[in-house]
Amino acid sequence: MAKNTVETLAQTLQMPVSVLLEQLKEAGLTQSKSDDEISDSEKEKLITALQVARGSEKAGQRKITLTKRKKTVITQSGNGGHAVQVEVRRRHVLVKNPEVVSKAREEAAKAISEQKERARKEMEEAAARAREEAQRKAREEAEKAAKEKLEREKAEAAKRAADAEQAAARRKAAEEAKAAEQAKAKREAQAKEQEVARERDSARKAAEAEARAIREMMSAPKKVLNAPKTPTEEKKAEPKKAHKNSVKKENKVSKKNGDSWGDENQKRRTLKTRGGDSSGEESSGWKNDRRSKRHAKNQHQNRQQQNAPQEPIVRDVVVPESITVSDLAMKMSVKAIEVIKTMMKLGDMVTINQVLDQDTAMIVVTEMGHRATAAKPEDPEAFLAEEEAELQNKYPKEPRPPVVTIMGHVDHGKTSLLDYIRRTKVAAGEAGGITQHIGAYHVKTPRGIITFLDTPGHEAFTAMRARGAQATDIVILVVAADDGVMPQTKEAIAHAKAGNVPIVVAINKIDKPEANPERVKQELVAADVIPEEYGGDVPFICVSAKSGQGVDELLENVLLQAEILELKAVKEGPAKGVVIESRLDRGKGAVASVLVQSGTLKRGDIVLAGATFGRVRAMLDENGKQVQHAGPSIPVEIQGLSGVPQAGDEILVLQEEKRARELANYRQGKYREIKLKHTAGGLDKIFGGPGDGEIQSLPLVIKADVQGSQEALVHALTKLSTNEVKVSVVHAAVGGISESDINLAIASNAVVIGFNVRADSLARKLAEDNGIDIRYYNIIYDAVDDVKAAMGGLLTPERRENHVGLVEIRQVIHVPKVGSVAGCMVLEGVVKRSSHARLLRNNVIKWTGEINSLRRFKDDVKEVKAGAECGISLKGNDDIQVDDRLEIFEVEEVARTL
Ligand SMILES: Nc1nc2c(ncn2[C@@H]2O[C@H](COP(=O)(O)OP(=O)(O)OP(=O)(O)O)[C@@H](O)[C@H]2O)c(=O)[nH]1
Repeated sequence: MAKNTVETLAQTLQMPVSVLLEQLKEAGLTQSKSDDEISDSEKEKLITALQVARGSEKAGQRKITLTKRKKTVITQSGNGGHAVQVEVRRRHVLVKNPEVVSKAREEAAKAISEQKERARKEMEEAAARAREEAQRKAREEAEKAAKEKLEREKAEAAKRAADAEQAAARRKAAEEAKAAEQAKAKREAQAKEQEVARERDSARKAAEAEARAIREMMSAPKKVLNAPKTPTEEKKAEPKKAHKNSVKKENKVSKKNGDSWGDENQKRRTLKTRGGDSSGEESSGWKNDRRSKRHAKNQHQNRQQQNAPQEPIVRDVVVPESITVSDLAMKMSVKAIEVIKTMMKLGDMVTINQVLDQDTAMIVVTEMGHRATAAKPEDPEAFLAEEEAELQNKYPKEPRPPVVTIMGHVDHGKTSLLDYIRRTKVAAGEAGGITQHIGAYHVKTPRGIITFLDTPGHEAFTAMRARGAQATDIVILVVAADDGVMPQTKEAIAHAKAGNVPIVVAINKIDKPEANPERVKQELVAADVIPEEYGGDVPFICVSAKSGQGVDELLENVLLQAEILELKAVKEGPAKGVVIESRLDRGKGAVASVLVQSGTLKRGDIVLAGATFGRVRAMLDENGKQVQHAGPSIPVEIQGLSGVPQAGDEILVLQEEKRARELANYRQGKYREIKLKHTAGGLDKIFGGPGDGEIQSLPLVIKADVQGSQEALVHALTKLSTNEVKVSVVHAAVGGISESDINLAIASNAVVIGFNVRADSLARKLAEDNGIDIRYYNIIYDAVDDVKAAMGGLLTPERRENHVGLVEIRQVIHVPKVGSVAGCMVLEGVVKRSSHARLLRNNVIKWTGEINSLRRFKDDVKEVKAGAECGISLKGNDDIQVDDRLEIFEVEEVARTL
């Protein structure tokens, strides 16, 4: 950049350098030469000095005039290239006024600040607008989301409600169907009973008429006897019992005439003729009676079948988790089109191969008039019964021998009677056989086979029934003619009646001089056992187990009863039966006495018996002889099982060993589970939970070393009874704890107390298997303390509430037929499905009860914690409002002590 010198300034100001130097000097500046430099500030100073000197300007006003010259040369073309020099001068006047400047500056500053302010304001406004816009948008979005959520929740709630409604409708339909089924079955049973009673009645009347007719004929000349029977007479001869009663009368007559019961040969002849072996007049008459009876019965049935409206067949259908339409139809034995039609009626169009879920399939089954049962997917036994029924249905049913149990009071002669029958009917016939006890035996009479369960007494009968096994068809009730009806006689009657098993009465010890059968009859009538001769249906036979008198007649009557019962079973096919007895033999391993009930059990069969399984390695009959197969009602002893099954367990032949093992393992697991459940709670839990206001009972079986300690213990323990818990001593005796003590404890749910005595190994095992608690003591006070503590467990426990959470109701959805569902927010703690709740409205308690359902979104959940939303419905309460609160609490039961 060129330097500012005095000379350049003089040139700019168009004044001579000397003049400028003079002015500079006057202005007090130091420049003295033309090439001296001059700064801007010095220029300013010069200007000010000049202004002051001229005095023409106002104070503070500064003016600088700048003249610019520009010289150009213009050449005239027409004038011989003559050039003309042109100088252009321009003058700039610079005025510098501090006020103006400052004013301008102020204005400029003001403008700038205003502009800034405006810009700031605008920015702020824009930001506010943007914020508002953003907020508005956010609000709108939130509202939209909330609305959508609400819609979703409403739809879900409605769907859930509809689902619940559907499920309830299905349940109701199933229940109604079941109730209708039960009512129908009951009606049918009643009708059948009435029919049987009517038949018996008419049979009795016909028998009486026939007896009268026979008497008349006997007294009439022979040609009358051979005269052709009128249709009325033939009809009279038809009914079943005609012959039986006539025989009885005959017997009575023969007795009156001095025929002794001891004349066995005479008796057997009579029996044989009934078997059809002899050609006596009586025999053929009896045979004709039976045939005509059957014929009449068939005709009667045919008539009934023709007249009666066709009964639809109701099947039990086990429905799996899912099933195709065609499979379902097959299970009900109907055409698939029928199922499709039913589905159409229910409002669903389905195809033959469509898979239906369990619920739908069950509705269809019920709708089609069958019984539906849901199969448990994890239960391998689910289809066992069905498979078995299918196999059994393959073969025809044939008559089978009856199975008989002998019951009666102590010492009335049960064992003697069983022994007599066995001795005379079995051992004699089986030369060389070694009689062995397998819990049952069968006898062959001329009229057929009878199987006896040879454990006398009602305990065995009841124990079997307790395990669900109905092994007995007929009960022989033994009553001593010299003793009459005693407590156990009454018990036996009750057990037989409870099991719906017909009774044949054997009035025993008739050989004794003090025997009074008439008195026994009267007493039995008083106990509601009515003899046939008094219009009842129970045959009474006088016997002597000592001499054998009447035993054949007794067996005959048993067979007659069996005939009336029309006992039938399939003979072919895989066997099914019941375990009568079982034991662990040192040499043979697990041994079980089995009564085959249907099918044929063969050596080598794979069997499932209770929770055990195995292949039938050896099979023996009651005489210890190896047998290859056993049909219905035949008892055998089998070897080869994996363990010892329990008496009363069902035994079943299966096709595959794998399946038998699987089922046995599954059952073992289940038993263990039950056992654990049974014993897990300790002494107080064994008796079950106490009910409200109910008097609890603590049953005890007490066994002691001596009479004195037994009495002291019984006294001390019964004294503990209170108004709420009663100690009841079921049985107290001196001696070790035996298997029968444990059986008694099982039956009465009792605890066994042993005072200075111990249980034998069988009793210990039985107790272990059945979760029976055996407690040993040698100090009475210890026993008293323990029983006291156990009784404490039976006291109604104290209920204590524990607050666990707080919930606010934010939304209420009313679902038709389901009720109100609350959309909630858990404010504190936790809400569990198992919890109880208290509804608060403005902090006033409106309702207290249980939570019905707890859901999070679509799912049922066990619990929801604070901060989360959930849907709650209350059990039995629909009165809920927005802003209500639910106080969630749990009830703890605290045991009380005596
Ligand atoms: N005179 C006579 N005595 C009999 C007759 N039947 C049984 N007794 C006797 O009566 C007693 C009891 O007979 P049991 O067969 O043991 O009677 P129970 O009903 O089996 O007895 P428990 O097994 O104790 O229930 C025995 O002494 C028999 O000898 C009979 O018909 N006539």
